[in-house]
Amino acid sequence: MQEKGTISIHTENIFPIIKKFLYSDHEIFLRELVSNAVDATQKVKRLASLGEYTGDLGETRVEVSVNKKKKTITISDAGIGMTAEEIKKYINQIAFSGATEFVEKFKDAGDAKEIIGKFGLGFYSAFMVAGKVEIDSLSYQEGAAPAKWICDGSTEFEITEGKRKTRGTTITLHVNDDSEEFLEDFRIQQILDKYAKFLPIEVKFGEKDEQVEDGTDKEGKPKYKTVKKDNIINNTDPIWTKSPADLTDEDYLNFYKELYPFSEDPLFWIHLNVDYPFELTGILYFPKLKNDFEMQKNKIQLYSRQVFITDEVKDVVPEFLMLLHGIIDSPDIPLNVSRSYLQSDGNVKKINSYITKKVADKLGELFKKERESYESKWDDIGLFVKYGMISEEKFYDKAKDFALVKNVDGKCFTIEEYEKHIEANQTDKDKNKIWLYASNPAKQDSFISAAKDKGYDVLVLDSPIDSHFVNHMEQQLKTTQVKRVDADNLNKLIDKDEKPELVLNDEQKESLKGVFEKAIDSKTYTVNVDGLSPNDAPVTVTMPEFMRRMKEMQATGGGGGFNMFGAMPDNYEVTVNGNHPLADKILKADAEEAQGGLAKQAFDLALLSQGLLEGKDLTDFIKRSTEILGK
Ligand SMILES: Nc1ncnc2c1ncn2[C@@H]1O[C@H](COP(=O)(O)OP(=O)(O)OP(=O)(O)O)[C@@H](O)[C@H]1O
Repeated sequence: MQEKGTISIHTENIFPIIKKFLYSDHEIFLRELVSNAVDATQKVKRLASLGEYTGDLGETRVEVSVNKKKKTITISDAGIGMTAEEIKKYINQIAFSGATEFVEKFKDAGDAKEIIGKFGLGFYSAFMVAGKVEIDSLSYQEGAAPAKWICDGSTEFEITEGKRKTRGTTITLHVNDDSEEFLEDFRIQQILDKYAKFLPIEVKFGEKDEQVEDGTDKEGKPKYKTVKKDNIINNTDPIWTKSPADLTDEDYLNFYKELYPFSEDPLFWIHLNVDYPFELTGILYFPKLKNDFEMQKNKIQLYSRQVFITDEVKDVVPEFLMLLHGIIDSPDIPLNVSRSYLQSDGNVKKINSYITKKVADKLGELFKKERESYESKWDDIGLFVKYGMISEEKFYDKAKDFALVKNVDGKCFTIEEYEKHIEANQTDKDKNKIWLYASNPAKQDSFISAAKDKGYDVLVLDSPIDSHFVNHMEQQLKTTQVKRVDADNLNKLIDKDEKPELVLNDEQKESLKGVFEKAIDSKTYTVNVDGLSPNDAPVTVTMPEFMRRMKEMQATGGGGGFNMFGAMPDNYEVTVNGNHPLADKILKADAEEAQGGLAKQAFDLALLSQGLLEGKDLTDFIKRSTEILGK
């Protein structure tokens, strides 16, 4: 049997075009050919298990090999094989017509990665690296004749009776001069490691050295020798394909190590497993995060039936869970289409909300069943939860019951618990519940202890997401306001309308104000004289909550377009406590110089407690204070 023919495609010269499109993604040819080999092997195994193939299955490995001298790469399988007719049908018609369609549709497309495969370009991608491709195949069907197909990449092909004696298919690529990088073992190993690591059929690529024990030496210590072993690329049975009931914690931890060899153990994980209305399996791990989350993105790998596709899972995984690690395997995600299409794809939307729901359920369950351990992990998971609450309404609805806030003494509360906890003492005259928080307890210590003296509770909200989070909580809770403990005087932060009367008359008040304005001498600070408790600080310097929060939100992205706040100079309010004995002392001081000195010293102390005193001002302050001690 010998037949020559013309492949029925309409576009002449399709190779240069395909090459141009696919240039950056040439390595994909190996993924495609190895996946085809794996598919063919799985098919014959299935036929055998159904009793439709009764021959001996034998060794079913897929083997990849490189012959540098001959400049060939071969991919060999013991799958179902193809008869000459099938080659004509599947390769000439399907694979090639797919290629034609590809070229016609995507003449002007940009990113080949997004489209390859969609049109059965799988086999065809061989021509990205090879000038000539051969297929040697023997079908599993009884009495089938071996078939050999050769194509030099033009539209001409040649098919003859082949010589293959064993069931399966070997694809031989005669590698182009400009693709010789693929004749290097390390390059092939690298590509296989990337795409084939978890394929369900063993893939062998050459041999590797392994150290094995070889008796003992004179001192009785074990001796080792190097032996050659088959180099098997993949773990054919990754745990995400198994049932959670058959797995132990150790299995999950070991698999995590396999994926990310140098990472700390994860906090916990979720095993995903659905088959309707879409098929999806996978394991998502919650890593230890702290605040260095930028480095951690793109750690989720997307697979389609155990073939690695990409680690860009945007759209499939909700944005707030992009920091998770692990694997998602779904044949139902359209992998090869454009981004905008992916966003509007029904399955992708469903998968996205399924993942959100699973994560919320898992967190809710941990919170209910193991509250103590959940609390101990809060510093790591808080970021996900807060991010999720801000960005996904559905997640918020569930998470509001297990989101925690932690106070400066390390005690955790749910939102509801906290509202109850502070209700009695921290409700202002307008019936708003006021949460007080510190963003840096060490720096804001004087404010925290002043709040504690009044019996107030102070939370710690110190992650970059917290200003967005508190904004969101205020909107959701409506009658709750969240204020940083140093944002104003406590009497104003929680205004209960029980402020003491100012003991100064108007003239004294103006005079005191003038003394401070002169001593401070800066437009950054606005001075007010107010009547606080004589036990309160004589002077406080604060930045209004609203302005500070806007600045913070802008610094971490977002903030509702209030760009002007970034450009605005810092602005602080200076509150002079007219009821403090110092006010009286200043007013009674005989010389203007003495008045100014006292005011300046009190103001600097206020700056110091805010961590705002630095540079020359700090040096001058220390000098002045030392002089006072010497007096
Ligand atoms: N190693 C093989 N053994 C048996 N049949 C094969 C082999 N390789 C390819 N085929 C046949 O050729 C067809 C075309 O292959 P090709 O890779 O172009 O597309 P596909 O695998 O169907 O789809 P895609 O790769 O785009 O997902 C396959 O569907 C299969 O029937």
